[in-house]
Amino acid sequence: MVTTLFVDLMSQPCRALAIFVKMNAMPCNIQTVALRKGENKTPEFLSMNPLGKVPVLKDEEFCLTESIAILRYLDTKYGSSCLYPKSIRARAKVDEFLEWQHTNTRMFAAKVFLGEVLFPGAINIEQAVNDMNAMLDSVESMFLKDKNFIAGETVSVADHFAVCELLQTTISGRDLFKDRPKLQSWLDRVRKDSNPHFDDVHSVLYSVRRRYIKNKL
Ligand SMILES: N[C@@H](CCC(=O)N[C@@H](CS)C(=O)NCC(=O)O)C(=O)O
Repeated sequence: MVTTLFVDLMSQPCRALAIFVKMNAMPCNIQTVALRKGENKTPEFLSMNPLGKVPVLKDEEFCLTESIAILRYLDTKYGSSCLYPKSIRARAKVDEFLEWQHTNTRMFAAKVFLGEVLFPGAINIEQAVNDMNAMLDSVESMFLKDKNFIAGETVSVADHFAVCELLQTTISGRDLFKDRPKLQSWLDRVRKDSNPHFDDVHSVLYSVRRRYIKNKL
């Protein structure tokens, strides 16, 4: 019996999980739940996640929420390759970032996206951008200080969870990689080592971004 991963690819953690499933060729269906159409509020969806959030994983009658828990469930069920390493220390370095990202890359990048795209005027953008820049300084000075990827010398889920959050802020036309050559070359490496799946999963974001920027001009 194959599992089903319910996602909206406009959601950052959903994209990271979709890349994980695709790069590891896991026998897991990826099914879209369109948040903009309220498909996450139907009784059927709420029976899987009463909080009405994506991603959700369904494996027969078993339902699981929270992207990091889903990642670990899929890894345990199917076993994964280099994206979530098996060796104790390599995995611990990926986990270190996965713990950190909730209150850093996710929190600060999402705030800028919400304030610029979803709820303009509701958030102090200058403050949000300052907070995001402090977070980016930490990514560069700690996680990317002396290695090519967040958790070592090969791409891992840590990079995908980070990049998916950062790219969300580019929908408004903001280029947070400008003036940050270290971050830009890391993004280029992550994308190169994760394609074609990376661009495939981001194709919705790319087209929303094109439309958003065109309408703004
Ligand atoms: N901590 C959760 C976050 C899930 C989450 O916030 N999902 C958002 C999309 S990024 C959502 O479904 N929002 C819809 C809503 O709140 O109505 C995870 O990592 O899975």
